[in-house]
Amino acid sequence: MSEDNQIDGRLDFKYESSWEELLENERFNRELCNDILQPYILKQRWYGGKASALKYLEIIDSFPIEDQNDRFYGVVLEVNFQEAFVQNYFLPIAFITDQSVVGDKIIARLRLNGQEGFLVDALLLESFRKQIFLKILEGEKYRYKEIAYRRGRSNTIAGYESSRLMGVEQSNTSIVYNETCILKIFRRVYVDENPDYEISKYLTMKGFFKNTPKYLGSITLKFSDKNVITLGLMQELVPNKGDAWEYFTHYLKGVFKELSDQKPKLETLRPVKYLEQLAVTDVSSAILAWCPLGFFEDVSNLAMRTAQMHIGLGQERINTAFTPQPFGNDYSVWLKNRLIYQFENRINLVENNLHKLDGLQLELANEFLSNKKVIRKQLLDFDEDKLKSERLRIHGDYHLGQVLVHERDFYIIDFEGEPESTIRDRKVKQPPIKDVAGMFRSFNYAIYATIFNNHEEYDYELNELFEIAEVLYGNIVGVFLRTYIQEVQQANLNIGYIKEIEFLLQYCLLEKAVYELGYELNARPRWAIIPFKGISNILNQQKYE
Ligand SMILES: Nc1ncnc2c1ncn2[C@@H]1O[C@H](COP(=O)(O)OP(=O)(O)O)[C@@H](O)[C@H]1O
Ligand SMILES: O=P(O)(O)O[C@H]1O[C@H](CO)[C@@H](O[C@H]2O[C@H](CO)[C@@H](O)[C@H](O)[C@H]2O)[C@H](O)[C@H]1O
Repeated sequence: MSEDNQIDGRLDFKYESSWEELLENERFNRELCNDILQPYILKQRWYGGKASALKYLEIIDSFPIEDQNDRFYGVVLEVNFQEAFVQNYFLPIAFITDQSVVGDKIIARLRLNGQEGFLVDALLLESFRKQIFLKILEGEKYRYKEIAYRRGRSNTIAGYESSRLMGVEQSNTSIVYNETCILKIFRRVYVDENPDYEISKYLTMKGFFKNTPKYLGSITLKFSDKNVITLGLMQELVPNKGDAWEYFTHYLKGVFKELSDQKPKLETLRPVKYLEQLAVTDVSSAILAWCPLGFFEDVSNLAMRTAQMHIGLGQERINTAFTPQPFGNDYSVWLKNRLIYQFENRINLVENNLHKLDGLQLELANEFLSNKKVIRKQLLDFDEDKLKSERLRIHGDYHLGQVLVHERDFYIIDFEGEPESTIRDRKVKQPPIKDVAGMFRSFNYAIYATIFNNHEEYDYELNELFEIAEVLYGNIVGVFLRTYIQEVQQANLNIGYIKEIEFLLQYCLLEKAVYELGYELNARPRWAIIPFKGISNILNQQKYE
């Protein structure tokens, strides 16, 4: 980048082109990648490559998004990393002359044929948001275009009233329209249909699952003859009081406070047999004394919604993207390769971070390393010959943060799958029990996060709190399992007999906790103690089964 491009410390670029012909200007394309967008994307919340070293950036597609008033461009970027992998991102861009609309959120200053202005993210502009919204409403007209706007059959919206960026903590960027619906613009994009779009549309149109926001429309880019990229997903807005993580952790804080005030003797809290199924009414009065029945009713209700989601996903007989499938050798090979690779990566991460750990975290990390043979063996012991149930499309990254709470009911969102997996891996049919294990791990997280964050306030030693945690967790698991199993079996969804369910659960719990270890050590190391403790408990429980 030359010194000439720097004005007032800001990026300033001059081109002898108008905005309408700017994308044909070779120098602009080159500088857009090398000088303008490289520093810009590194600072964006949606940029997922922060832990890796960016090598170079390319534009792999760009196209006008226009109506009679305005022309914007959609740009698909390919980020190439030193570590030899790539990621794609979508960025709609606009040229404006009045900076007051966006404040300091500019990408660069541009001078086009002498006209001064600013390059900005088009999502900041109401004119852009309105244009794409109206195009979705007019869906049919754009069905076969390079950018296809589709209107879902359940979409009854009459017209545009308002729009705003949702402004929540998220990996993509969502727009709220008319305060009644949401358009999620995917930032990290994949050359394939996004599973969030596929599953949301399927559950609304064919799965008849009511506890997820209705699919209302989408935006898709035709990338090549055979490939598309999902750019946007429109869904109804679910009024909510926050997600189930906030709901249950808030609840648990009160539960532990009550427990500590009552200070019952630990001997009165009978542990539940590992994976024993419980009716809400089976929860002992010794526990209900400090954890209200309503808590377990909510757990049971969430189990029912989870079962209904799986019933909706598992009833397909024609569309092969959704038809359930038996387990087979190909699946086992795929699974073991993926999990062993992931596990070796976790060992490496833990070994490299050992010097940063202390106290209980270090103790548990060493225990994890000393258990590596046991864990490896368990991951490799997956034997498809023993499995008679079916695998199906599942949520894939199911945890309390993916569930919205509204009027004591639960609405499941975000079917994009595990962020670490490739887009094709995320579409592989898996045992629905994997989602159940994801939710169990999440309850385990909620309990241990409550303990680690507040233990000084509770009148118990840490070890005693861990004992209580396991009793509470055992009851949650028991109540969830019973409702879930009853519900799916009534609908004839084949999840196998009890031994098979237990085998898959143990397998998936370990798989998920190992996955979480990597997520935490990379994203928020302080939290790694929770999966470390989780893995330790999973292995210990199995010993005493
Ligand atoms: N349909 C919806 N109705 C209401 N709020 C929603 C809806 N979808 C998402 N949200 C809110 O947006 C947040 C992020 O949504 P999510 O789908 O997880 O986005 P991302 O994939 O970008 O992380 C959610 O935690 C929730 O607060
Ligand atoms: O960003 P996503 O929602 O797709 O999921 C990732 O981030 C999650 C954390 O926000 C992470 O979830 C882990 O922490 C949760 C508590 O914050 C807990 O409820 C989950 O059980 C635990 O897995 C998730 O694993 C990761 O994919």
